[in-house]
Amino acid sequence: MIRDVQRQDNVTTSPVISAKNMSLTFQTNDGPIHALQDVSLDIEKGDFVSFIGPSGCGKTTFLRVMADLEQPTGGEITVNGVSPEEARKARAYGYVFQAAGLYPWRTIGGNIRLPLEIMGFSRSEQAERVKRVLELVELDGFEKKFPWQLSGGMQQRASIARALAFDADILLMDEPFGALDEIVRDHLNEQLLKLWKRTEKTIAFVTHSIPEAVYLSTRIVVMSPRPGRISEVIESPLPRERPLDIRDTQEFLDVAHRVREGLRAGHAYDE
Ligand SMILES: Nc1ncnc2c1ncn2[C@@H]1O[C@H](COP(=O)(O)OP(=O)(O)OP(=O)(O)O)[C@@H](O)[C@H]1O
Repeated sequence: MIRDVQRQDNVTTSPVISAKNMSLTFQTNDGPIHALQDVSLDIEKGDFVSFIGPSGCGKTTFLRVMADLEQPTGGEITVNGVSPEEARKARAYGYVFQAAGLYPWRTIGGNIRLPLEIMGFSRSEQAERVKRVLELVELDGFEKKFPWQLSGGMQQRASIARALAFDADILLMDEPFGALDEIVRDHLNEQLLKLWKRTEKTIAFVTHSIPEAVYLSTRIVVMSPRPGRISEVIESPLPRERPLDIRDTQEFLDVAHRVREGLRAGHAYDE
């Protein structure tokens, strides 16, 4: 509610992530690869922004720039008003990868605790945070299990819990559910939306799936390859409250249609 008021008067909020004419060219032995070119985008607090586009259009690179894992070669980007490097040092975000990436020799609790140990949280604070994030992803009771004792979907939820453990306001998610079957993915999408509502995080989410992008997002960024550009930003008219069967509504299908058209138009760059 407060967020909406702030957004209406448009004075108190500055974008959480702001890219201006940003480019990134990789120098390779085969010549330069323009992974991103002249990309401008503002992500506001509490937004759920999905990035969709064909393979190689720069979605992961964009996310990695936000996380200070790559440096742009042109233009500017800020995260929470500062450089990605400063934001990383201030632990502004959690990052969830496509593979859960849990250490097999550590329990679920041990995996979630690892970044907290590195950051020097006290033992009691670690325990309290592990308990809280396990509840958030509905894995209470699994703290002492090992990753191999959990299904793929549960492992991915554990990796989301790990990203949430130090309570960053921003969650960067790179195709976190891409390797899961559709039913599990539906369930995790539903849970992620609930988690987003409860925590009011700002989420940047990479996906290949049109229904997933439309179901989850407040805004959908359609990208096109060679060079990687933003071809369209679609504001979702869907309410924030979204039961899964919203996907059968005409409103949902209309947004999905717009995304598909956007992707098709972007493909013209290929020719
Ligand atoms: N470290 C790197 N060195 C050289 N080229 C790279 C590097 N990382 C990415 N690229 C290239 O940059 C382009 C964008 O890659 P990126 O992984 O961001 O695309 P993507 O849209 O996330 O693709 P996918 O959907 O397949 O994950 C691709 O052509 C890729 O090969």
